[in-house]
Amino acid sequence: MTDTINKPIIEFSNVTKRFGILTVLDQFNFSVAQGEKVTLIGPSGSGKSTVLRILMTLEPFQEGRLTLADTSYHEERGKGPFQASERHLREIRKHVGMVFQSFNLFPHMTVLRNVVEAPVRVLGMARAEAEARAIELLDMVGLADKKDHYPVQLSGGQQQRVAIARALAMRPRVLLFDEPTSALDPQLVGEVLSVIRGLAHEHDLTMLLVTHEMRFAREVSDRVCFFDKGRICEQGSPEEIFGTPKQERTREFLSSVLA
Ligand SMILES: Nc1ncnc2c1ncn2[C@@H]1O[C@H](COP(=O)(O)OP(=O)(O)OP(=O)(O)O)[C@@H](O)[C@H]1O
Repeated sequence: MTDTINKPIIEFSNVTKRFGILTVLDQFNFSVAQGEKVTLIGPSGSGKSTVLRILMTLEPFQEGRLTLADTSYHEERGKGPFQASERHLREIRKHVGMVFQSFNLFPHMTVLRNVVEAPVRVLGMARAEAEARAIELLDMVGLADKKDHYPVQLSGGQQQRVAIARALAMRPRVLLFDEPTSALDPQLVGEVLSVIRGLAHEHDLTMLLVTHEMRFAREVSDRVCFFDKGRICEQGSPEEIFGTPKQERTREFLSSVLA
């Protein structure tokens, strides 16, 4: 975890996001410092995943500005919702990795190829170099011996660990996790948590996690943000949020999930 707070690498300024008549984010402001590990917790439907999807440019937004790794993206007034251009998308995908709830591994590729393909195709890395790096990463997540297996031969927890290695293979500055354990049986959560806990010690890596698993919020974050109805109601260190939450809504939420 970080001791020093650096300059922001992610910054939402007055971002508004609507799905038809539903406003999910209304003039949303939020920033994450380089190297910071931040967890978003909060009720279902409050807009947490939408924040991540906007960051990955998987969702356009209608108003405001998003700054990511020194590049600003904003809606052009009068031209409709902001849609990332191909060039923006490539730039963002270079800096930002995402780990999804559903692993999303390529079923027809071995574990090793799943990790190797993006650096070779997107970054133009030599295959031998990408393979050496992939083996190091698979070793880090405890799966080097499964490199020639196919995803279907792995447990959900193992598949998610491969997905983390795959995201890291792109050497991202920012790693986003969207409920990385919610598709897993409870006994498999621990192995994924332990890999993410290890990553939390990587000083330069910025991590933003959306999770319903409070152990993640407690164990890997510098800052926990309680999100409700499209805004951050309360934020602080894990000790503050879990030990002495100030807002009634935060207390209600925590007592419902920790019950
Ligand atoms: N593609 C979409 N079209 C229409 N509405 C959507 C779409 N995606 C999300 N929403 C709505 O936006 C709101 C916020 O959804 P979001 O998935 O961001 O919430 P969340 O806090 O991540 O919830 P959960 O914890 O259940 O994943 C919800 O009301 C959801 O129904």
